[in-house]
Amino acid sequence: MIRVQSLTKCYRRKIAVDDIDFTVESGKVTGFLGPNGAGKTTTMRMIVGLDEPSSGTAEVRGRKYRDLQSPLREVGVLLDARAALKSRSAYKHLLAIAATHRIGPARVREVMGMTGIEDVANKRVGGFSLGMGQRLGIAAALLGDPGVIILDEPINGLDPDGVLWVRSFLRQLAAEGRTVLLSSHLMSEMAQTADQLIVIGRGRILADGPLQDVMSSATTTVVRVRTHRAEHLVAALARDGVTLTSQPDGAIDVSGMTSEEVADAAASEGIVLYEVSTHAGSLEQAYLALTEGSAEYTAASIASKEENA
Ligand SMILES: Nc1ncnc2c1ncn2[C@@H]1O[C@H](COP(=O)(O)OP(=O)(O)OP(=O)(O)O)[C@@H](O)[C@H]1O
Repeated sequence: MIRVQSLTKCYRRKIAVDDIDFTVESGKVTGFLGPNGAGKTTTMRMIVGLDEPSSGTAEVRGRKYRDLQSPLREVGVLLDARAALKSRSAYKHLLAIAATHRIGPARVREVMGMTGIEDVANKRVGGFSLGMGQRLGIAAALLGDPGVIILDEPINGLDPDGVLWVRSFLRQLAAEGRTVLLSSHLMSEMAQTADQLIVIGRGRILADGPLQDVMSSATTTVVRVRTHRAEHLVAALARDGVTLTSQPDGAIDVSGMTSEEVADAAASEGIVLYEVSTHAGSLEQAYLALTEGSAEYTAASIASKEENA
């Protein structure tokens, strides 16, 4: 379990992380989602002791990362896939990390097998693609068979096979009871990988909870109907709390009523419906609604910065 309490990080005048609280539970994949500059990396760096908080605490399994006796065996971390020494082979790179915790070559070979990099074991890390570097970073994170795994943007640079592999691999690690925290700005990927979501924007938590709850709190489910008697239907459905929106193709989107309520109201007026379908909001819509105004760099802000330059 990871627990973050009143965590704040200021760089001179910039507040990168602003008094945040959250808990990451074991047995689940928790997605840490937010626009560029939201504070994801800074938060993860504080959790693993690479940055000192300005105030507040971040604990892994009830202790600060720096106080863990055998960190590699408790927390697996991938923060920067390009951080490996370029002149070393993948095998030697992993062996060097393993040696810090008296982990032997057998486990090094095992994690290379798990992450699909055995064939490039003797290749120089400097020649690796970003995707291979991500696999190497994940292999390093797994060396100590840790119960907590923290990965910053682990699917950056991966091809579709690699993305699929990371997704099923992380789900498997969570199913084994581990705590898995991964950051990404790819909403579609999170929708398929995460059980829980923490959404951050401008250093503040915007949403925290089960994926479905976060999505339904930030989006509206609509009932789409079609009829030849649109005006009559609108009159039959109009009431407080119900919003009716005409679509360019003639459909009417109804929010504030279930599909059954819409169909019953139409039937009681003798209005024939040709379509009654329910459309839930996507994670992308939820994300955009939640992070509206939180992106550090948007097309408009870049344009105005350039004008002022
Ligand atoms: N060492 C630093 N010195 C000054 N400002 C920093 C430093 N590190 C991060 N920041 C600022 O803190 C804010 C949060 O950055 P952070 O890298 O944590 O965001 P992020 O959510 O990981 O973004 P991205 O998705 O782009 O990686 C940004 O405004 C960033 O410019």
